[in-house]
Amino acid sequence: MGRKFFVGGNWKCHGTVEEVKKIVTTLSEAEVPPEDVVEVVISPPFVFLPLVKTLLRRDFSIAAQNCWVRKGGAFTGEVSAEMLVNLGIPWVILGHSERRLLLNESNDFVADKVAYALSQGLKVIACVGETLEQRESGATMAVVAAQTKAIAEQVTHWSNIVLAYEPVWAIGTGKVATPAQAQEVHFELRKWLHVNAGAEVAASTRIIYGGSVNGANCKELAAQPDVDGFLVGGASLKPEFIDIIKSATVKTTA
Ligand SMILES: O=C[C@H](O)COP(=O)(O)O
Repeated sequence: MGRKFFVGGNWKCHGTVEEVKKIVTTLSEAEVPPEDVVEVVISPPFVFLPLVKTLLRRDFSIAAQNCWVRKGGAFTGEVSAEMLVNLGIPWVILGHSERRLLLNESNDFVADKVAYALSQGLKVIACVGETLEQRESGATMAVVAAQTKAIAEQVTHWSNIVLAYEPVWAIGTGKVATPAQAQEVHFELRKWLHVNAGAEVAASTRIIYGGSVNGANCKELAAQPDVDGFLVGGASLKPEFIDIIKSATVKTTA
């Protein structure tokens, strides 16, 4: 089964109503490859989800940046998967390194969230990735395999999961992984899926790269055989996000 190129725009904790309207207008006016070539998912902060849902072009989809680990209730400050479904938000980003590191989200907690979100009908962008220290000590694969294993232990169907490899040292630093570094980890992750989740899951699961992707480096990264798209932070708030979406055509012209 072919893996459709996937481009996520993670706005993180940025934006005002005025800025959101401006970005969405820029996106709406852009000429991008058709939906059968690239799947685009925009992820604004919770408070802007209804506004973006109303204004966003219909060929783009929307993700929340997090959700609660189980059914909603007395959990002050949290947003449940059921609420996202109720609002018509199809996707959620889970396990982003900013949450793993700043909010101490463990592998098991992230996996619990992934399983619960899937059970409620959400599609999940599940993030994995190593710190600089872990990379320098040669632990990259052990770290991303452990993060993926925690998810695999709870999940049998992978069709609603996109796996995002985001090396922490490349996030927001301008220090992008080289195409070879990204390809190496994506290849190993696919191999891990093959051994642990089966050939079909390995062949069909999209593994996307995140970490300082921009309009200038996206094409070379997109050309790597196991890079199926991007999760973009900073550049998703800028017009160059359109160029990143367009890099999907690297796959169709290869
Ligand atoms: O979710 C996106 C990643 O954290 C990448 O962020 P960045 O493109 O600003 O490095």
